Amino acid sequence: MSDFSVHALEAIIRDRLADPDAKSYTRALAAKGTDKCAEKFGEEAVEAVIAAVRRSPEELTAEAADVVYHLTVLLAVSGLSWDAVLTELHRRTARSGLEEKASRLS
Ligand SMILES: N=c1c2ncn([C@@H]3O[C@H](COP(=O)(O)OP(=O)(O)OP(=O)(O)O)[C@@H](O)[C@H]3O)c2ncn1[C@@H]1O[C@H](COP(=O)(O)O)[C@@H](O)[C@H]1O
Repeated sequence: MSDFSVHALEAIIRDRLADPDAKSYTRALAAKGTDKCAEKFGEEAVEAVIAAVRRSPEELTAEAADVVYHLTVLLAVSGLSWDAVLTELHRRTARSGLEEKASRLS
């Protein structure tokens, strides 16, 4: 299992967004605004759909990584974080009575 996490990616993205001297795709994308970040996320999601329909595990892995990157940027420029998303997923798991099972399986 990889040691990398969405929290580590989010920390790098936030660091890039806060550094006015950073030569960074993330910074350039964020400067174009929330609508552009949302558009990029949508494009990458469609590319992931195409990869899945093609039954291409390599392409789907790459496109899924693009989706997660662009969602992380979109959350950041919208003043949200993965913590909020994971808290919501946790809440739903607890509501379905599967919290104990989830912690046993993870
Ligand atoms: N994980 C990613 C990542 N995934 C995808 N992308 C970029 O997302 C873009 C999407 O591809 P497109 O062909 O659609 O983009 P494009 O036509 O070049 O761009 P647009 O003009 O349409 O925005 C590519 O330029 C990719 O490099 C990423 N750019 C950065 N990261 C990570 O983000 C962090 C900060 O990176 P920098 O901002 O580059 O310093 C680092 O950890 C990077 O590894």
